[in-house]
Amino acid sequence: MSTPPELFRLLDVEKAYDVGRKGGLFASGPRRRLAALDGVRLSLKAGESVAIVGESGSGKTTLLRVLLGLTSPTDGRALYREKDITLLQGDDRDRFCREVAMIYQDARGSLNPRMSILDLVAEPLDHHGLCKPSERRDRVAALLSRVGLPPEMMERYTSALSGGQVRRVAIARALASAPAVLVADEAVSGLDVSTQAQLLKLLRDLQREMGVSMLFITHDLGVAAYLCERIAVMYLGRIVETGLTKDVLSAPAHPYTRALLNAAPKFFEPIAEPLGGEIPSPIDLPPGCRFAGRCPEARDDCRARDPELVAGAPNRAFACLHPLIGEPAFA
Ligand SMILES: Nc1ncnc2c1ncn2[C@@H]1O[C@H](COP(=O)(O)OP(=O)(O)OP(=O)(O)O)[C@@H](O)[C@H]1O
Repeated sequence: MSTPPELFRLLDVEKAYDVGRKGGLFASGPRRRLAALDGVRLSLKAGESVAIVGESGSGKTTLLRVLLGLTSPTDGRALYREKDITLLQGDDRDRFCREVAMIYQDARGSLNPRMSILDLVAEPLDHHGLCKPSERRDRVAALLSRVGLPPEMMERYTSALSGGQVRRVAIARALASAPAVLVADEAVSGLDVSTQAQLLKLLRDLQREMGVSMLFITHDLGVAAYLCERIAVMYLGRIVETGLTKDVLSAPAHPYTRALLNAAPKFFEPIAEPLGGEIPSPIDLPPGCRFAGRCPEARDDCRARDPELVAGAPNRAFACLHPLIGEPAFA
């Protein structure tokens, strides 16, 4: 069996911003940098589903913007099918736009309220020349049916739809170009629990039936566990733990992953005190592990040595000097 092709690949991606000098515009002293992403390595193969989880400020949105080519890394490379995303041109650019579909957190805000559902869902078909005008309605009806909406809905506008229905329209639109990857940003947040469950089931069915890859950005570990076979846990611009979701969530190696699990008591039994404090500013980070200031396991060496993400168990990697499982990753 041949290995599935690599779709996205991030090679030590850094995205840093110049945030001026301490004390404001007229202050002297060195300029300060904020590393929103710092040495991120990640891959997504065809048919795979990967969850990116982490608190607010951990760098998830920046990662998404890099993946979509909306911003370029300040160091490292972000590749789609082995080509630099921000340098894609011509046919490669068209292919990227056709193959990578986005489902936004604010589905209602991302869809033009003046366009009918028919036109919203047909727009990618029209844009990429994927159907004849005579087939348009049938194609949209089939896409709506695939996401559980009746064909009559195509005459309506998003203002007449419930939150769950609008998300389904957004999914139908994302599927229109038969994408290779669905990138979803908090795609089910802000909905009631039963609507969330229905949408999660829909996404999982689509993934299984169509073999589409998924990159799911979420702060909800339950969503990650349900939808994604692999998980990458981010903290302050770095991936601090990654592996198969079932392994990582059943036996976290990094104290930060464990703290996130504790913050999700409805899905998992709490196993330690929840995480205190706020995620610190990523400007001019102190030496050592960036989680040490909040880590209940931190020892002296954690404040001195900055652990890299290294393989520490089969199919696992974590950036921790004193991991909670297995042998210490660092000699
Ligand atoms: N254009 C920018 N200029 C300066 N700093 C930025 C910029 N964009 C993001 N940041 C900073 O980078 C860090 C990561 O932000 P990012 O939005 O990627 O995090 P996040 O995990 O997506 O958070 P949230 O869930 O709140 O959206 C934050 O400290 C943020 O303030």
